[in-house]
Amino acid sequence: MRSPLIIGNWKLNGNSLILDTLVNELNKKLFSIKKCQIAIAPPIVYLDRISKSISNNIKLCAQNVDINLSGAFTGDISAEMLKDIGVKYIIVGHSERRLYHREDNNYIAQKYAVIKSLGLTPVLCIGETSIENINGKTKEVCKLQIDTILDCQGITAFKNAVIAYEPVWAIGTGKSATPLQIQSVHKFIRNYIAQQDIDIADELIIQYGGSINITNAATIIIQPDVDGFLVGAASLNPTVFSNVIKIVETSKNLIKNKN
Ligand SMILES: O=C(CO)COP(=O)(O)O
Repeated sequence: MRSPLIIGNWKLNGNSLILDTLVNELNKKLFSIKKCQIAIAPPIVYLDRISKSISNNIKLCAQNVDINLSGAFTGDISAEMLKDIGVKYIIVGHSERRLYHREDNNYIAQKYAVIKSLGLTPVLCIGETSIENINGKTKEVCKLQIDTILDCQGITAFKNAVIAYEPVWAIGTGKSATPLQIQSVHKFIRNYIAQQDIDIADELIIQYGGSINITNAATIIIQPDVDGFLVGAASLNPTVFSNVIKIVETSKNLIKNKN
């Protein structure tokens, strides 16, 4: 049985004072959550500081990593360093890195391989742009983004991994995809992985990301192939983020009790 995973991606926001306050609030508001996995992805410079103050039930996620483990790579940070300070998850392939840093599928696959080689959990972001969506290419784009990993690393690369479906047009726009659109893409992803390994597909956590908030979380999380959220802006508000998590916990529990 997959337990839901909610990650707050804080992107390039905050400072020590703001983020310390946010962490204190989350520690208080989330201490009773038992049935969801929770993680936060602060800017990398604050990860170590936050690792010392965050509650045990909230895990650490990095927003980025380099393909190299050590050496003359000025400005880069390795997966080994992230592991050393207690990071569990690493986001890879986010559309903002694809766009602003020209990261392509091959480069993303190299990052993914490094993360896996250290036993950390990659959170592979996939999803179509608005034009691709209009042209009905959503599933084709998602398949290609998955295929680059499958081709280099095989199906076992998706064991203990997370895929986050984040339509680019839904990020930061206030326009999330509809619950049915999301379920259709998530089911496609799971079926595609299942063609190669049913057990891996069954265990695979597939998150949705893109303008998640307290008004749309419930109708999306009840979809059978939605296993949690990658939350951006709403995760910077401790009340909103903890309420999204509570909605996930309550809704998934209701479904389990009904079945
Ligand atoms: O990019 C996202 C998470 O990685 C989603 O961002 P928003 O929730 O702000 O749309």
